[in-house]
Amino acid sequence: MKYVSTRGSAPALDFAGVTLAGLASDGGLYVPEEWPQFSLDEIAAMRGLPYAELAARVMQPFVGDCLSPDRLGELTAKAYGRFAHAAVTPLTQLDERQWLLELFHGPTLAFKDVALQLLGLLFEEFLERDDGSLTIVGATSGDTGSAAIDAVAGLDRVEIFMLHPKGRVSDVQRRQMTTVRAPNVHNIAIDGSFDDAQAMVKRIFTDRDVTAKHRIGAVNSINWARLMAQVVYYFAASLQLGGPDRKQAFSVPTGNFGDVFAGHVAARMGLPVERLIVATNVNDILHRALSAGDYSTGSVTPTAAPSMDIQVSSNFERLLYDVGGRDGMAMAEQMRAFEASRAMQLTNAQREGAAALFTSMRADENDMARAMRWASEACAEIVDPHTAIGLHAARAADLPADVPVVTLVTAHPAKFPDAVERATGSRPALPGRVGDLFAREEAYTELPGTYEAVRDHILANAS
Ligand SMILES: Cc1ncc(COP(=O)(O)O)c(C=O)c1O
Ligand SMILES: N[C@@H](CCOP(=O)(O)O)C(=O)O
Repeated sequence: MKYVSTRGSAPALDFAGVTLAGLASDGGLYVPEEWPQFSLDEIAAMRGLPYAELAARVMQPFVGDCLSPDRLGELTAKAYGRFAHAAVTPLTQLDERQWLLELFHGPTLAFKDVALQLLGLLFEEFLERDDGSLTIVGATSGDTGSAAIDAVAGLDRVEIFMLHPKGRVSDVQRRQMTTVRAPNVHNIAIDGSFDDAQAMVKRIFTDRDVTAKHRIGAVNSINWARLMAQVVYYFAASLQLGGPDRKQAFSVPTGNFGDVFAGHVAARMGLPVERLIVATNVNDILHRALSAGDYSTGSVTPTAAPSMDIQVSSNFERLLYDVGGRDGMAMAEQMRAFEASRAMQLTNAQREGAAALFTSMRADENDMARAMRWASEACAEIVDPHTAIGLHAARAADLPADVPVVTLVTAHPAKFPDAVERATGSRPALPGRVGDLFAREEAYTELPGTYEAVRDHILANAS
């Protein structure tokens, strides 16, 4: 399996290469040269597999000969052995139509663990092979940070610098990052938004002063391996709900477009999917892009769903490339113009290609609170604010009546106790597995929101 950049000029790489590279050297994102296909019979034969085995089966075509099937199976067994639920990503039924896909049973209580627990192991595997080391620079609006830190803390060959927007993540999210004590973990709070942090991360990959001294790696969903691991739970959910003989729709609380793009990949591989619903909060650039072709940024509004407070949505480039004709040079030109003007119109091919599978919906803070209350009062389920946005969209979407709708539960409600309590009156307790989070000491560096400050800090502290 070869991977190519959405911007057409970076070298094609194999799976190990893209896992360690993160961002392509031309600023684009790596995607498989072609989508591997499963027949309906092959998908049906996956029914009943334990999650770790299903994961190895779904991911093997992407890994190619970089890992043998046995080795991949060992890694998935180790990664998913750390989850607190035997099914890893269990389904819960809300009513005759609505389902929740719980993705928060990993060590840091968010869907990010599903991919990052595996990514940490892949880094170790590939770095040992070439006796290398990796300096990871990541940006988080709350959840990627703790999941990535948990996955790599203490690894000898990896060092991580994680940027979060100061004051814009929940206390639980911040503490899950800043209370981890390991010599290879560096937390940085910057003045600014997640978008500012993400732009700095992307710039580091092309800064020769940095790349001449350090091999820079990514844990954000710009890294293909993140998305690949997220494809698996679409198969897992579908197989439990009658797939591949019956279609499902998925409602996905969306920010950086990674999770929902994984659903697109599942569909490209042959999984029958009725619809992917892109659910945004008031930071609704994706809703405007999908409903009106208008991908123009505004300022970021802080909300009760902080992990989705994003404007520039990295993985949208992967979709535009894939449905817009896979023309790397045209994509590079479109992205250059977007980076200069902070706005772009989708082409007709991109709009029509996206409309074939995607629907979008925007939820404001009232919609979100109403959905949380409905889940609590009508279904006795407490959901977090991000999931509530997905649930609002799932219930409002116009779909055939016999299609089950699966909302992705992207975080445990105890990560956002204040917002949940405001909406439902119940304050969710942290599960025992996160331990004494509020008794532990925090450590992080505060920096101004300038690229130079962050780059100089990394250069001064990276070993
Ligand atoms: C809890 C939660 N929900 C939803 C999202 C949005 O997911 P994505 O960025 O993959 O669109 C995030 C952040 O990524 C998140 O942390
Ligand atoms: N919502 C994310 C933002 C980063 O997204 P990623 O999926 O690209 O890592 C977060 O919680 O950090």
